[in-house]
Amino acid sequence: MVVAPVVSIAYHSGYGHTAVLARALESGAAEAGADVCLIKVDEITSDQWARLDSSDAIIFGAPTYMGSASGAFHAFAESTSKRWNRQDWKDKLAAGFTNSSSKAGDKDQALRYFQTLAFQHGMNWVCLGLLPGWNSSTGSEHDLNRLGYYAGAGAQTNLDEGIEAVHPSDIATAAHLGRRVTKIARVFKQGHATEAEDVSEKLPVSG
Ligand SMILES: Cc1cc2nc3c(=O)[nH]c(=O)nc-3n(C[C@H](O)[C@H](O)[C@H](O)COP(=O)(O)O)c2cc1C
Repeated sequence: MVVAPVVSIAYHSGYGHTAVLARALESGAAEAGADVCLIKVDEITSDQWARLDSSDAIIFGAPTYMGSASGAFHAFAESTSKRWNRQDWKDKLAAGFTNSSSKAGDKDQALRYFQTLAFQHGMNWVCLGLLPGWNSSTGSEHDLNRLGYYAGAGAQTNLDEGIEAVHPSDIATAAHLGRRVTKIARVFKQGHATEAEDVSEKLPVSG
């Protein structure tokens, strides 16, 4: 029997908007059967570092600030360098999400940054897996993936509004990504377990 995939959401949110999306990802992952937890990267504890090290999947999230992931997220990314050196996170799954005030706002740069971080760690990137919404005469802003991202979940919240204004479509899109990462993590975990069983069956019996 394969136990629940361990999914961690490592995120920063300066003013709470991105945190709403992080919680949506958490709900989606829990719904799909993950052992999931949220980790604020600017307050990360040693237990939470250990949790990241034992995760099957890490989902990176931050607001887009000045055309990239926020500085607090960059500081976290830099503090993973010893893990990078040892390739501790190699072959884990990774995914990403971001939020900004402009409809575009260079969010793609933040998502690409998460991807680069994941690739440097030898992780396997899980894309959003949704076609773009809101791109036809019959589409609406309430479509999933209303802003049309492929690499991850991209959300938009007006700069003069609070966390209650985070768009329902963006929340649903984030929940979708949480479910998707969990489902793929389960397949990976099952595969690793089967591989381990195969190897142990082939080992010569000693004595
Ligand atoms: C320092 C700073 C830089 C920002 N840079 C961008 C940007 O490059 N593009 C954009 O669309 N919005 C930008 N914004 C707006 C934020 O992305 C937006 O307000 C977002 O909802 C904040 O998320 P948070 O509440 O999780 O911090 C910036 C905001 C701040 C404070």
